[in-house]
Amino acid sequence: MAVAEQQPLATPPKAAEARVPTVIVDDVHIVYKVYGAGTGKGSATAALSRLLLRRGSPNVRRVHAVRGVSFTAYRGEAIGIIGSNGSGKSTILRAIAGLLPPESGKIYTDGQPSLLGVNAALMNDLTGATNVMLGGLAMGMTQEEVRERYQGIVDFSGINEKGDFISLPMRTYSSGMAARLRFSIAAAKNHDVLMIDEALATGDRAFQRRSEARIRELRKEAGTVFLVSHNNTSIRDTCDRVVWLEKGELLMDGPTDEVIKAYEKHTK
Ligand SMILES: Nc1ncnc2c1ncn2[C@@H]1O[C@H](COP(=O)(O)OP(=O)(O)OP(=O)(O)O)[C@@H](O)[C@H]1O
Repeated sequence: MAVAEQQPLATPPKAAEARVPTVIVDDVHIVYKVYGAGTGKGSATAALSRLLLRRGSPNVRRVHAVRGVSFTAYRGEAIGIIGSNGSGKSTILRAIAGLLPPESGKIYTDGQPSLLGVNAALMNDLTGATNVMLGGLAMGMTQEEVRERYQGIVDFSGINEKGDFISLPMRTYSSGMAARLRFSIAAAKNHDVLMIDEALATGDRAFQRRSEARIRELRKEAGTVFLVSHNNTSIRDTCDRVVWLEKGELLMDGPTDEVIKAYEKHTK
C-alpha cells in the first residue's frame, strides 16, 4: 500500500502583534456651562426668586470646547496633542481622566488614567518632602514604596540642586520648581495611561531631557502617554503619533512628522 508522502506542516503565520487599545474616544462633545456670565442678575434675591419660580438662570453661557472628537490610543504609544490656545487640548485630557463628563459621545479607558497637569494638587503649605509622601500615597503606593523611591524622586526633580529646598513649604518654590516636583512624583509610578499637560514646559533643558527619557521608559513599560505641549521639539523627541485639535475639532491624527509639518505650515 502506498504511503502518502508526509507533507511538512505549514507553519502557521506568526500572529500579528496584538495592539491593545487603552483609550477610546468616540464622537465626544464637551460643553462648559458658565453661570452668571451676564450682568445684573447675580444677587441672592434674584437667585432665590429663580429657585422659587423654578426658572432656569438666564445667564448660563455654553462653551462648546470639544466637537465630535474620535480616536483610539494603544498600549506603548506616546501621543502628542497639539493645537493653538483654546483648541480643547486640556479639556479632552480632563475628560479622559474622568474629571469632565462629555455632553455626548463615549470615552472608554483601560485602567485608571492619571492626569498630570500644571494644576495637579499638591499642598502649598506643606514641605516638598511631605508632598512627595502624600503624592505617592495618593497614587496608590504603600508607605514602604514611597520611602524606597523618595530619594530617587527628589534627585530626579533637581529641587535640591541649589540647597535644601525639599524641606521648605511648596509656596516658596518657583512655578518651574513646583512643576518639576509634580512631574517627578507622578513619573515615579508606572501608569496605565499617563497624561501630561504642559508639565515639561516650565523645566530647564536638563530637566526636560530627563523627563523625555522617563516618558520613553514609561512607554516601554507598556503604558500609554499623552503629552500636551506647545513645544514642537518636545513632541518630536517623545511622541510617535500626534493628534491636532483646532477649535475643538480633530484636524489631523497621524505620524508625528507629518502632523507637525502640517501644523507648522498652518501656524506660519
Ligand atoms: N472651566 C471652564 N469654563 C468655561 N470654559 C472653559 C473652561 N476651561 C476651558 N474653557 C474653554 O474651553 C475651550 C478649550 O479650552 P482648553 O483649556 O481645553 O484649551 P487648550 O487647547 O488646552 O488651550 P491652551 O493651549 O491655551 O492651554 C476654550 O474656549 C476655553 O475658553
